[in-house]
Amino acid sequence: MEVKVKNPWHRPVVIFLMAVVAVGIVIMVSISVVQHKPLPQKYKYGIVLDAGSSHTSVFIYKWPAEKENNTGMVQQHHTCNVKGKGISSYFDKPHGAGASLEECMKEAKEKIPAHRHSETPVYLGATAGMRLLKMEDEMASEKVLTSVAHSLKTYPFSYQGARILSGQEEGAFGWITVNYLSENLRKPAGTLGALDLGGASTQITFVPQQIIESSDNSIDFRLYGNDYHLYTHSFLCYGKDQALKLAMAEKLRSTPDKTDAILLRDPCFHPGYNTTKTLESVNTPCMKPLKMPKEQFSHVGLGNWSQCQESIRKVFNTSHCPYSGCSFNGVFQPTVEGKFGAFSAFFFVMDFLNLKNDSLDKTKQRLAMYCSTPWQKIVQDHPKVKEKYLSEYCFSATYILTLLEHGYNFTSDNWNDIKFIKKIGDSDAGWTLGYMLNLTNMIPAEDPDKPLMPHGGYVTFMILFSLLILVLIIMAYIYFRRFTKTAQKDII
Ligand SMILES: O=P(O)(O)OP(=O)(O)OP(=O)(O)OC[C@H]1O[C@@H](n2cnc3c(O)ncnc32)[C@H](O)[C@@H]1O
Ligand SMILES: [Ca+2]
Repeated sequence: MEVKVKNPWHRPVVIFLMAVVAVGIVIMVSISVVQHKPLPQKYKYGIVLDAGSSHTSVFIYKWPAEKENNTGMVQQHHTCNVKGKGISSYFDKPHGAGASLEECMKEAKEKIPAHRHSETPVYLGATAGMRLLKMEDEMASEKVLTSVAHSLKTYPFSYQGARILSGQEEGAFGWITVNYLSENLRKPAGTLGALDLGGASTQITFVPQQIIESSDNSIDFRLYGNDYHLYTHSFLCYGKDQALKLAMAEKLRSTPDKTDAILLRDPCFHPGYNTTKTLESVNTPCMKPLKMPKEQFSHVGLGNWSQCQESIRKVFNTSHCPYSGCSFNGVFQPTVEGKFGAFSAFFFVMDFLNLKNDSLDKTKQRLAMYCSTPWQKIVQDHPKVKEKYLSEYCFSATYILTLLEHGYNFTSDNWNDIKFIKKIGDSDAGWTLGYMLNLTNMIPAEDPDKPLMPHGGYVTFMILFSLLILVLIIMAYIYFRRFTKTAQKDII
């Protein structure tokens, strides 16, 4: 007798099994779609106060709670400019320094979700204004720091300290910020040098191609598995406000001694500019005290760019250099190398004068024209700009050109390697972000290995896949048992 064994694959149960597989796939796909749909992000926050010589700014940063070790993840969430001058200006009334922060810190409370307050670190870093105050009157600088520390502790955040940064730290953290934001740190491509011009100091930081001959100017980092050997220098007293004082004092010292009226004829100010100023406004711990028979003098503009540059060159001492190469004042500097981001006052000034994109020669020509423009016309053309800023743009831009060309030794060939920048993406260029990244250990020394898929997706995938296989095995087992029984019956 011929035994006819039925083909199991033609039975309805096969259709059922296929349906189960199809449903399994649909579930897997739907879950993975849901998994990857952008969920409302959970952010963590950090606050850094930049207590500069001219003013204080509060920066609030945020980053996705689970991705803090990736470059480019930390963004600026909010900034607030503290009203009034920098904290060092409160040397004679230290309580005022802490009180001045109140408005911006209240704003920070509103901008950060309440449930994150207690874990949000707050750091205050003071720069050149406080360095100068410390040189002049250490007690006063301590009182100011105590006052701001006391004030910051009254907020619901996690207070992490208020201190004066060294010039090296200021330069290095500025470099970390610009390279973190440009996502240069996890790529083999080159890095961006950092040029920062403040009110009281200026910093230059870059990766040189020469050996660094003085240990004071060398900083080493290991970030994301790469070693960086940086050159950095901070020139105290060479920020644009202090440099203006140095340059004015230099001219005042060489004005003929007259007992009746002191007249400072200044090529760095516009023709027609004529204001009475006090000696006190020029004196600074950056130089020997100026002594004059009178406390007041007339500051009169001449509007002559080349004379202005000549006068500014006098504040850079290039007569001695104990190394193979120097910038000025006997400070070692390797040849500038690669592209640079120039921020803070480098940007404010060059942006206002629309001088960010010209060649060096063209920049000089246009600036010479600007400096010779009568003061009255300048005021007429810019009725809304603060008169103090307005009167100083000619000096400031001439100072910037002189510092870059005759101080740091940029030439017309590499002038366009300098990019005048304010922000990278949504975040300001400056030392604050680098400072926070460093103190929160958010830039690991070694490159974290990237997993193939995100953890959540991986777990979902594994569970579903295992379930599907289990269901299939069970179905197959049941089906084959039934089939064997039916086949046996048919034989009987
Ligand atoms: O780094 P330090 O030296 O401590 O100083 P700072 O942090 O206070 O210095 P900023 O970069 O904030 O500002 C640098 C200078 O630029 C000035 N400044 C700010 N905004 C400006 C603008 O729009 N136009 C011209 N100058 C400006 C400011 O008064 C300072 O003299
Ligand atoms: Ca600054």
